[in-house]
Amino acid sequence: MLTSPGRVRYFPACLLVKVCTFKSEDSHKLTMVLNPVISKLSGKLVVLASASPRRLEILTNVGMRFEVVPSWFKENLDKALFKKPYEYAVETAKQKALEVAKRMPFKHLKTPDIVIGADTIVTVGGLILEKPVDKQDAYRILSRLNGKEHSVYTGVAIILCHEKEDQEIEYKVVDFYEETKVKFADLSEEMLWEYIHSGEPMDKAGGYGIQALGGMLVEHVQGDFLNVVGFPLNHFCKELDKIFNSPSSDTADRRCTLAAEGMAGEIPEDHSSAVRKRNVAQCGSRDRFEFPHRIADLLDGFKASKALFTACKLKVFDLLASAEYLSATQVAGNISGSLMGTERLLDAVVSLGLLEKLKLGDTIAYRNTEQTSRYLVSTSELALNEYILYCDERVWPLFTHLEQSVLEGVSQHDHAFGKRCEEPSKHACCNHREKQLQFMKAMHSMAKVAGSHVATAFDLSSFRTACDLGGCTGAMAFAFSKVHPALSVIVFDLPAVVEMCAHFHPRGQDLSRVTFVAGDFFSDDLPKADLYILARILHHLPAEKVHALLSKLSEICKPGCGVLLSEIFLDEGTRGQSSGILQALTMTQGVQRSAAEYSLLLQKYGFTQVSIKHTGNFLDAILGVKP
Ligand SMILES: C[S@@+](CC[C@H](N)C(=O)[O-])C[C@H]1O[C@@H](n2cnc3c(N)ncnc32)[C@H](O)[C@@H]1O
Repeated sequence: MLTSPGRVRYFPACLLVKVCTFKSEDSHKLTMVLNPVISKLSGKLVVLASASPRRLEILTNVGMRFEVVPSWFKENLDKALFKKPYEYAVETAKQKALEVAKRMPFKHLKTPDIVIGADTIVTVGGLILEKPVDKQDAYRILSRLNGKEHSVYTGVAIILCHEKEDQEIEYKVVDFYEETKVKFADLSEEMLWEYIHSGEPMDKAGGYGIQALGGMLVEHVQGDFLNVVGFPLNHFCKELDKIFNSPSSDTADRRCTLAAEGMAGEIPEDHSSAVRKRNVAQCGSRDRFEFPHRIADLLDGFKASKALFTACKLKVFDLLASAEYLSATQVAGNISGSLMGTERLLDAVVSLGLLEKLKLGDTIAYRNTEQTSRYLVSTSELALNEYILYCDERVWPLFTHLEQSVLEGVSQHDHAFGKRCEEPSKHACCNHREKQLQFMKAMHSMAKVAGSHVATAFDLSSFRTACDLGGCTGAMAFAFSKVHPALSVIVFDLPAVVEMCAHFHPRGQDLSRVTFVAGDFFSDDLPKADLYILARILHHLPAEKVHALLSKLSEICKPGCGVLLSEIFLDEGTRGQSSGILQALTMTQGVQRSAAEYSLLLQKYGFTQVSIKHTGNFLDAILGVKP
């Protein structure tokens, strides 16, 4: 039975909202909230109790703001206890979310308003298929699906956390499931094995990912496609609507059941009661004020950043990547640290969700989470370590002089680094090789993480040649050339930068379609191209330089040519913090802009066909094409 077959009726625009083409008079409507239900969550502490990048992307794409706190609940419920497979998925989702909801008040020192848990399973002939444990297992699972129709169920639990008068926290659960039927094509053994060797099946229920290579295996889908990807967005929005838009004032009660007692992850009484007390600030017996979670978080924000920086600098994550798990004593020995200090750092990083803490007999051990292995181990393809070290050494000192910066309105670089140091962004122009290399490594690590999202933001099939102005190490250019096989990319940067680029060339990728040209984009002729890319360039330039560069591009671009800007877009109409605004605090020239402002800028220079993409990654993208 399909719960609601073949529909995207409720919020038809929600998947389209982030990429839109518009004329200038429409620009003010650009970020109008098209999803009134998601907007009900603004101002609430919403937590996704899942580390799945696919769920994260689905929810980020519709503009939802939330924290990710992966659940520690072990997915090992006895399937035999459930009459229907979806009951198992719903219960797993519920336990995952409840574990996080109950852990946060004493581990993260804050109580979420809403915790969302989800669990996706694949069933065929009543049998639940798990994630494959190895390639043979993947073959066994995929062979079962081959040529047949199967069901994908995602169980979702929405936990509403409510503080009662007596300071106890009440957990109410709204749960539901969605079923989608998927028919696999008849696949040859060769194709199955080719897919298995791609590595994609390994972390996915049913051994395939429909949103990527696995999409090639699928003949048709009946029901919600996103449910197969991992999250039934449409059904979720309907449930939110019932919770928040019901005419009844106590709508949650109508819909919810109280969470069962005695679930996994019990809270030690002493911790929880202390925190609960903290969670209610009282003024007289009748007036209660909500505890200022946001402010409390911000008070701890710098401690959390510094704990991350320190763990990175001491190579804690690299060390943990070299073993399955390590005790604090082993870590301390390897980093030449004190046991007490190391233990405290490890526990702090656990509380930030970047490490897992295990009890193995009498030993307490630590290991990297999946996300940490991907982003914080320096040998990983997507390692952010260089950017983190850069933040620690070059950005943190600037922020310690923020007050002076605000009062004086001038660069605090001399105060932060001493008179001889240059601004980090000018390293490329000076001979300070070491600092320049550090800056390039930082840019490189972030561009590698954002690159594929920016490169796939738009249909670029009409362009044959691109020129990445200020393309630095070529990270972005290589990402573009990887996903657009017909595109050749020229990286144009200052001579001192181009000289050091070979160090960053990717291994195992065709290098022939990316070339490097040294020059100054203000004073030199620019290489001819159909598309000019400017990633993280314009926000840092004063108005007259933005004008000079865009005028130059406008002059050399013929109809059909384009300019693609990749920047952090300021959020419009929301009150959440924006990394663009925070970055601007230490900028002494230039200005951060919203997507609508970048759009107007492109249109002013003749690139009037504008498309915008909020990528959900570090950098967003906007494409302007000359008609
Ligand atoms: C903030 S970095 C951005 C790097 C890259 N686009 C990215 O997003 O990863 C700015 C880049 O612009 C380059 N740049 C600055 N002024 C330049 C100029 N006048 N001509 C060419 N490149 C320049 C710098 O060398 C540096 O590589």
